[in-house]
Amino acid sequence: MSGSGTPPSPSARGKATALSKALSKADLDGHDLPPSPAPSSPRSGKRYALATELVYTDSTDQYNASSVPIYQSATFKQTSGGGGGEYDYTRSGNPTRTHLERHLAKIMSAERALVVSSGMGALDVITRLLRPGDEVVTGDDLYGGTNRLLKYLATNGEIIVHHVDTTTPSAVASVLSRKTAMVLLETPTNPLIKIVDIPTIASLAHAANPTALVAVDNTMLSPLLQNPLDLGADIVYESGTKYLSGHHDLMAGVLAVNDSKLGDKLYFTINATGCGLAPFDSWLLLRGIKTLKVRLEQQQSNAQRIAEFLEAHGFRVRYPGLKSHPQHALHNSMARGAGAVLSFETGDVTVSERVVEAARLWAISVSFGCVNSLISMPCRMSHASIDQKTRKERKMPEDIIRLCVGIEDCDDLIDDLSRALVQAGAVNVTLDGFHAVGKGRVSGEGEGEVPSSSS
Ligand SMILES: Cc1ncc(COP(=O)(O)O)c(C=O)c1O
Ligand SMILES: N[C@@H](CCSC[C@H](N)C(=O)O)C(=O)O
Repeated sequence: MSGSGTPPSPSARGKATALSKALSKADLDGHDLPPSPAPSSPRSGKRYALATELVYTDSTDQYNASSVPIYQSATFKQTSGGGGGEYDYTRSGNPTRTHLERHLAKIMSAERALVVSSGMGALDVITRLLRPGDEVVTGDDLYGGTNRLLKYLATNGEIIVHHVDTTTPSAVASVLSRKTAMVLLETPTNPLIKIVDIPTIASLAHAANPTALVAVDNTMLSPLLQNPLDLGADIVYESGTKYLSGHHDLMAGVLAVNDSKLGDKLYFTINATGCGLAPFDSWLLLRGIKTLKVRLEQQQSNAQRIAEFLEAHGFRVRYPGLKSHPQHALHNSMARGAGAVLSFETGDVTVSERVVEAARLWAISVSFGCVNSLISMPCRMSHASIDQKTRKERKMPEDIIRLCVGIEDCDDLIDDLSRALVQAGAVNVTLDGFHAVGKGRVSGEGEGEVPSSSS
């Protein structure tokens, strides 16, 4: 992969883009702005190692509460009839949300972070920067909901969306032009775990159109493992529903930028549409972030062992922590870890279904990043909104199984998975152990073999 590790172009940050100018000054002045939502803290707010910063928060309340208080209030009294006061209305700003946004800006090394009611809400806020006729360049392996929103915009919003293999810079270059307003990337991709060279694509995008915005969905890694703003992205967003919260007890979306004008545009949409994160969810997310490092490190070490276990038993496994992953080196040049989501194939949809249904410890569930382990069939679940024809065109195997690894005892996870693989007939059991059968296996030997159920 050419250009991996290329430093981000200086123009990648701190620039006022044409898109960020798209809202007129009048949109942002006067009574359209809330009184004064406390701005998020700048990048310089980071003083300690990330592990420390995740936990450390300054107390801002008058009683020095150790846990940031939940300001469960829709409105705030003003000091005079003409207004006055830091907050007026929770849609426009709330102290608990502000605290979370400052905390996130610090750990994401961003000028400004903003939090909304879901990951899709974050993407919606970003896509509202687009105007009819704008072109978006994005991947051919994307989270199903992202694909759905882009399809909606292409159908109803007069936005032209190019889906290309973003792991190949020349494929991206072939559709970039002055009309490219946004490049939207996921890396690792969900669910094929493909790696996209953020610095190279960002440089290409900015060369094609200096005002194009590069937005990166960092959900699969979280700020602990990857910081797209340092790799040339203009906007990073992620589903806080996943690793950041870690317990599947809330929905949230996070946006972060290093361009304060762009931050103002995003904030404008959040206030105008009312999608800011509620105070209680902001508090829950703050609590979750404190344990991000311990959770994700345990999840990741379990995921590495499970990926190696499956590979050793002959399965074709997609996980960037494996040396066999074709973009292992590229991933390591951008990220500080491989995350805890992996996928593999059995070669047969019915067998994959049987594996998923035979697992007991692994919950059959969409989502990932939670402390407990999940198993799913993306084509039937998280990515079912992408029609079968499109899935086929994009080479998405219908039998693919996604594992989202939690913090449980890894031996228990492997035992349960082994039992499910045997019970489903996904492996041949011999005196020496067991080995994958069917098209899911790495070696060509036995291709086309239909595995039989041993249950
Ligand atoms: C990669 C990715 N991005 C964005 C989202 C959207 O997040 P949310 O479910 O919080 O809306 C999801 C999952 O839903 C996802 O997997
Ligand atoms: N029914 C939902 C599916 C959510 S999938 C959640 C997550 N991103 C994942 O990849 O598992 C929908 O249609 O959005």
